[in-house]
Amino acid sequence: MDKLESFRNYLKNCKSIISLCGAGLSASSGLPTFRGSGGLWKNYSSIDLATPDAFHTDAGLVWQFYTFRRHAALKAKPNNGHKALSKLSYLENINYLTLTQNVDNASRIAKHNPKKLLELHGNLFTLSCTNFMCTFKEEQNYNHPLTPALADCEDEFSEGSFQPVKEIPESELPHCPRCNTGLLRPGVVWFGEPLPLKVIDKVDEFLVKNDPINLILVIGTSQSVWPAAAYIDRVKQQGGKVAVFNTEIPDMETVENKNAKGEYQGWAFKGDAAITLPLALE
Ligand SMILES: CC(C)NC(=O)[C@H](Cc1c[nH]c2ccccc12)NC(=O)[C@H](CCCC/N=C(/NCCC(=O)O)S[C@H]1O[C@H](COP(=O)(O)OP(=O)(O)OC[C@H]2O[C@@H](n3cnc4c(N)ncnc43)[C@H](O)[C@@H]2O)[C@@H](O)[C@H]1O)NC(=O)OCc1ccccc1
Repeated sequence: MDKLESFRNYLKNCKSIISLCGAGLSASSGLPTFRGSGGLWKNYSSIDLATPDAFHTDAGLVWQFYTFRRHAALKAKPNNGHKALSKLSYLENINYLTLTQNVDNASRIAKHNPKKLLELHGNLFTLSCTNFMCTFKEEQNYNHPLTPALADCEDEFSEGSFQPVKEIPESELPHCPRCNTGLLRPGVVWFGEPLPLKVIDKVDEFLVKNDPINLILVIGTSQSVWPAAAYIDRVKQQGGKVAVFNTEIPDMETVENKNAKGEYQGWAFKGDAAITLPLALE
């Protein structure tokens, strides 16, 4: 039995399924992955910019980084990979949940069932106040640019070289409309910050209520960020199987780990998730 048939046979008997998505799911929508560009934005390490320290040190630099990503995400169109997951999220005969590490809003634009989507690391279009006395938080703020000083941060390059980063005084950065003193920050989870408790609780609740989860779809992720990557083992511990959708699958045999009868115990679909995922879920 070939891989696709084997996967589809298993899929149709699944009662509970989870997807764990990463930047590779949005790659063919034109959005850079973290590792794709060597993890760099204008020669700055994306991981270093996505930290509370970077924001405290130079909020202007960090806001130029997020303005670039907000603009790119505003322009991007969801691909068939996003749409295939949206379709899966409305099936009534299964218990289903999408866990996305992406903050690009693409799954929402792809009309994913909001009840079955958890944005583990937040969303670029959510804004919150950094003044700890102020609880201001706004979702779905698509304004661009957020301030005149952030106007020309759309392009990483100009004439082929990195467009220089500007010094932007805090007074010209987005401020809280409620307390009028706090700087606004993007509603994403920075490295070194805990994931929102309510999100962690919702995942745990799903994993416990629907134990055993039969299948986890691991889509376009390098599985290198925690605690997100740990959910793969949580499903394995429940006896669930893993299907990987990635352009690079170095450990294909381990993923598929065929038994003595040559039957697939997992599936590795190498290629662009915008193509392989809709095909597998057809
Ligand atoms: C780098 C890593 C080692 N560091 C961590 O994991 C850290 C530290 C850590 C915690 N526990 C650990 C245990 C071990 C080691 C380290 C840690 N984790 C944290 O800091 C977490 C917070 C982690 C979340 C960080 N925020 C992000 N995003 C939001 C911001 C922003 O986006 O700006 S993470 C961000 O990077 C990650 C990037 O990974 P991927 O999405 O997988 O993308 P990547 O580019 O790596 O790979 C792309 C893949 O796609 C494939 N691909 C490419 N094109 C395609 C294609 N077309 N089709 C298919 N596949 C494709 C490629 O082959 C590749 O495999 C995503 O999660 C993304 O959300 N917080 C925390 O632990 O808090 C604690 C705590 C607890 C209590 C109190 C205080 C503190």
